[in-house]
Amino acid sequence: MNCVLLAAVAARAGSWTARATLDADTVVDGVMRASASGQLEFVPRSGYGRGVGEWVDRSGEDEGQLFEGKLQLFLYEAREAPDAPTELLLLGVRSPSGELHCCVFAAEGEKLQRGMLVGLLLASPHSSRSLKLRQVRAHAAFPPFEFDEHPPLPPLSWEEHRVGKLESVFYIPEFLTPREEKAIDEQIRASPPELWRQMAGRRVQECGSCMAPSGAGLLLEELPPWMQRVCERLILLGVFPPSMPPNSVALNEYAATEGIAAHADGPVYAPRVAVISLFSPAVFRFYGSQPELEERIEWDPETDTPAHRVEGPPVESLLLRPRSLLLFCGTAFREHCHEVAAVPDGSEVLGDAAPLVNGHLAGACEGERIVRSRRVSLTVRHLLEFLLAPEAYTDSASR
Ligand SMILES: O=C(O)CCC(=O)C(=O)O
Ligand SMILES: [Fe+2]
Repeated sequence: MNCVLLAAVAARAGSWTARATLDADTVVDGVMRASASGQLEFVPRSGYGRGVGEWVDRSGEDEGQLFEGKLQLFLYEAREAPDAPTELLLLGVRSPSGELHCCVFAAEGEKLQRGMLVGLLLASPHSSRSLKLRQVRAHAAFPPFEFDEHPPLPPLSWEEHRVGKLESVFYIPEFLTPREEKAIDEQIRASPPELWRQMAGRRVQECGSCMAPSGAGLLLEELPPWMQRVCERLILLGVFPPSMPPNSVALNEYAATEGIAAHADGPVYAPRVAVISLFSPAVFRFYGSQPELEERIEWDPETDTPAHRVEGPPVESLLLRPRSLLLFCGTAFREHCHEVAAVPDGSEVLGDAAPLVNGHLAGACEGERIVRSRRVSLTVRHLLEFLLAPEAYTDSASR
């Protein structure tokens, strides 16, 4: 009996070449995989990105083939990534020969029909390319790491955490517990020396990618296990959508007087960054909008940041307390430079250079002096696939 049931479930799993017409301008074409455990994955035939989601059988008692799915698509061409993925609902039937015919609806609002998806069953479930993760031998040196046991985490109420006038800037105090902060410190202190690089005004571990030996682009690397846990939590809390998962983490360590010069992180990442602060407070400042920043990808060897020159004074400032999370997306990421200024005496006055926009969430007022000590920040981003070498994929022949 069990075998029959299993066979029935497995029959609904499979791989299809799928073509979806979402509207007059948007046709997506690729391979869709449905697993027996209810996962959906979409891999575009050309271009970059992924779709991830879930499906459930809605056939009821009959041997019908009705199913419902949710699919989050983050698809793009080189350097043309959208700010956020598209969320879709699928309602489909499977013909006796295995073909899929789905109506596609917008996931939000009035559930308007967005288009159709037609899928042709593929014989091999492995006929789409996947990303390879290079293992890093030095990671074996890290001690085990676990987050504190939490009750199930409630979804973050983003609007309560939105700050300032720029698009999509959020500040979440006490994102980590003091015990978690201490456990992360133990991981940082156990880091193998070869992972550190001295840069202007800070010591850095750049994790998640490396140059391919062929020089034809980057390879993705495993993150240290503790950073991987942090990234999983960021997905769980909705800080990163699952189709745009964090795959690049910069761990910056600053002495009390050090900082990072004004820069924008650049078009090699999806326009979204989470900054987790540890051990010391610091003031983080945004500069005015410079729409042309998006195009520049040169590196400044003097500041060890992307080479951007700001125009005018900073426009907003935030106090980043230890254990807090700062998230900024969209134009705040693409068009506004940010900095943590170097301060010669290791202290700074809130609001001295630009209005403080998160005082109510950080429990602070303009005019207060804060004293810095050793500070670590985790800068978490999604590196875009257009930078990857052909060897970064399992099936490089198909690219
Ligand atoms: O340390 C910080 O808060 C900011 C770091 C940063 O801007 C970066 O790593 O790009
Ligand atoms: Fe940055």
